[in-house]
Amino acid sequence: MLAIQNLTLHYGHSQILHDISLTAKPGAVTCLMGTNGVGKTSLLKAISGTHPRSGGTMQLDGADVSANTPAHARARAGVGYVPQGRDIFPLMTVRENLQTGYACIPKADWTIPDEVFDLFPILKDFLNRRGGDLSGGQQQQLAIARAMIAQPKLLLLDEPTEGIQPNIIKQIGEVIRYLRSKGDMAIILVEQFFDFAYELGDHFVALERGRVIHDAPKARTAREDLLAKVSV
Ligand SMILES: Nc1ncnc2c1ncn2[C@@H]1O[C@H](COP(=O)(O)OP(=O)(O)OP(=O)(O)O)[C@@H](O)[C@H]1O
Repeated sequence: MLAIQNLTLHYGHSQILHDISLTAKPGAVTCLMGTNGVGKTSLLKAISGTHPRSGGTMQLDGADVSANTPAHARARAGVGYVPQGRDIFPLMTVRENLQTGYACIPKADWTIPDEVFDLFPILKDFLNRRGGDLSGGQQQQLAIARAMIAQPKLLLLDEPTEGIQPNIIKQIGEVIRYLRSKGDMAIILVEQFFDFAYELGDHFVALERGRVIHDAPKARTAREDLLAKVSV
């Protein structure tokens, strides 16, 4: 489980996140929502360690994660990050892209779990194809599959439906449901596609100008109220 208290983040002198507190529980999808530029990606960067937080605390499974813990150490500690734009290596094959996930796990475990190909059969067919030759939707599937290699405790997904065709969005929704159903992974989903997020989410956190303006389970999150909070 992830617990964050009073997290702040700056780029240079500009403060982007103010006193963010939230938790994400295993077996649940926590949706992080808000309009463009409110700080959703910045929060995922702070959690993954790809940009340092300036203040506040963070615990993963009860253990403190210091602000100085680098991204690779957080990945080894169980944080999987699927960034916005996917960051697939275009000149590397699908197999090689998946194998980059090995950096986070002991050599004895260096294998692509069958589960990855059960969830994304297209990747098995395209193992020798270059990442850059895949469609956007296939790249998104590859990015999620790559994060799964290390079997993270916490999976961060930044706008997985952005620019993706509807049939692949549906598949990605099914994969997120499957990962939740396993019960041992906490999932934080940043998503601007409101209906996709509202249908999938168990808990909703909305940001406005870098502050939390809503933090409640689905049972206490009325659709229209949330929609109003996260729309321009
Ligand atoms: N590297 C950076 N240096 C300076 N400012 C940045 C940097 N990255 C983001 N920002 C600014 O920080 C603010 C929050 O950006 P962020 O990308 O976290 O928002 P977001 O909610 O994820 O938006 P979007 O939905 O457009 O991805 C924005 O004003 C953005 O311009």
